[in-house]
This record gives sequence, structure tokens and C-alpha cells, in this order.
Amino acid sequence: MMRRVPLPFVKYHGLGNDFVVVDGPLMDAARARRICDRRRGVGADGVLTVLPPRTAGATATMHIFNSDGSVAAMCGNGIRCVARHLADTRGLDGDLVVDTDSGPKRCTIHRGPGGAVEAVSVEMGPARLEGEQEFRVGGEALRALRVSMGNPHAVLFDAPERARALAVGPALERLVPGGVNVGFARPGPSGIDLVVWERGAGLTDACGTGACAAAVAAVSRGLARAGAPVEVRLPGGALAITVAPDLVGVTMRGPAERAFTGETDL
Ligand SMILES: N[C@@H](CCC[C@H](N)C(=O)O)C(=O)O
Repeated sequence: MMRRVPLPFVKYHGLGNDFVVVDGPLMDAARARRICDRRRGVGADGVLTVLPPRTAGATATMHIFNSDGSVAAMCGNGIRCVARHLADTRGLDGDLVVDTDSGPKRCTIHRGPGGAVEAVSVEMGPARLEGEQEFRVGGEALRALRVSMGNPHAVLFDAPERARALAVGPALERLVPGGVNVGFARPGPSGIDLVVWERGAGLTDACGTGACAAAVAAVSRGLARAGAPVEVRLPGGALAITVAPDLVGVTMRGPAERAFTGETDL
């Protein structure tokens, strides 16, 4: 195997949606795939690269590789981890802006009484409701609401179960050119239960943009309230998502945990 220059990284996760975070430069997709491999690599749902900012006032740019090496324009759990990384490594606090391929996003670092980072909130909009679409998977007709959170989502009001996501997700992901993230959402009076089959990463413990898309879809159908936090419960834990009455503004709040640091020559 070719020996590469050791690459320092920090492993983070948001509700079990886990990422290898590196400070640039950008690696190639094949290296990202090797790093994400859970048996032969570090293991992660994606690699997030922190690059110089693109817009005035921003602190950095986040580049996203999914575990299969494909590139995504936005990642909700990932941006909380990047904001936490910037807070930890650059001594930042309060508000900061992170540029992404879907535009600049304002993040806020929330600290507990001891000063530890307790949560990160992110202005995730603009959301775009793209209407209903019917998909055929294995002879079954499935209706989904298409929502863009900068990346594409198909939200099904369907059983929020891993088995269901595994049975339907892989085929449905490929029915949209460029792929789509597939959410299985059950809205109720106390919030939304959700499982997401992610484009380029498969079944994950949590998906931040998926939680926002499910909340937008539910509010648009009168199944959740606008203007107040909606609890979106994923296998890895819960996010608080607030959808503005215009269905465009969306705020997400949730944890970003640092797991370990390392160096890889993969
Ligand atoms: N896990 C992420 C979304 C990552 C990108 C997605 N798989 C895509 O390809 O669009 C999140 O927390 O939003």
C-alpha cells in the first residue's frame, strides 16, 4: 500500500451521526471512502473538511463527503460538529457563520454553567417545499413530499422503523437523479418519530437535514405547529426543530460531541 502523509483528524458525532473532521486541504473522494470504512478505516458516516471562508464575515467553509465518497451540499448534524470544532480549536463562542455549498449558515454555540458546549443551534433555511411525488418500489406505490434543505429529501409519512427504511430506502434513493435522502416520519401530538435512509451513507442514527425536512413536511400538512420547537426523535436521540410560518426559515438545535482525535495514513 502507498504510504501517505499522516493526516490529523478529530472524530465527532451528532446523535450518533458520526464524522471525521479535518482541517483542509480537501482530500480526494477515494481517501474519504477509505477513512469512512468501518472495518478497514476510522469509520464514519462522512468526512467534513474545514476550508477557508468564502463569504465576508464567515469563519470557515464546510465541505461534505458522504461515506461512499459522494459530495453533499449540506449536512445538519455535520455543521453542528464543525461549529463545535471551530469553537474548540479557535476559542470561538456565541455566533459564527459557516459557509456551505448551500450557502452561509449562522450557528450559535450554547454553553452550560461550567463552560462546556451543551448544544449548537443552526439557522438551516432556506427550506424549499417541492411538492408531492409518487414512487414505485417493489410494486408498492409510495407518496412522498419533496423538501430541499440545500440537499434533497423525500419525506414519507410511513412507519419510522429501520426495517422499513432498509426495505424501501436503497431503491427509492436511486429513483431520483443524483439520489435523494429518504425519511420515514410519523408526526404526533408530542413530536415526530423519524428514521432516515441517507443518500451516500445508508441508514444513519440521525440526520439533521432529514429532521428539518420532516418538520417542514409535517407543518405544511398541519401535522405539527409552526413557530415553536418540534421534537424530532431519531434512533440516536432528539433534535429541536423550529419551522417558521413561511415554511422557509428553519432552526435546528442539538448536541455535537467530540469523541477522539487521531492521525491516519490511509
Ligand atoms: N447526515 C446529514 C446529511 C448528510 C448528507 C446527505 N447524506 C446527502 O447526501 O444529502 C445531516 O445530518 O443532515
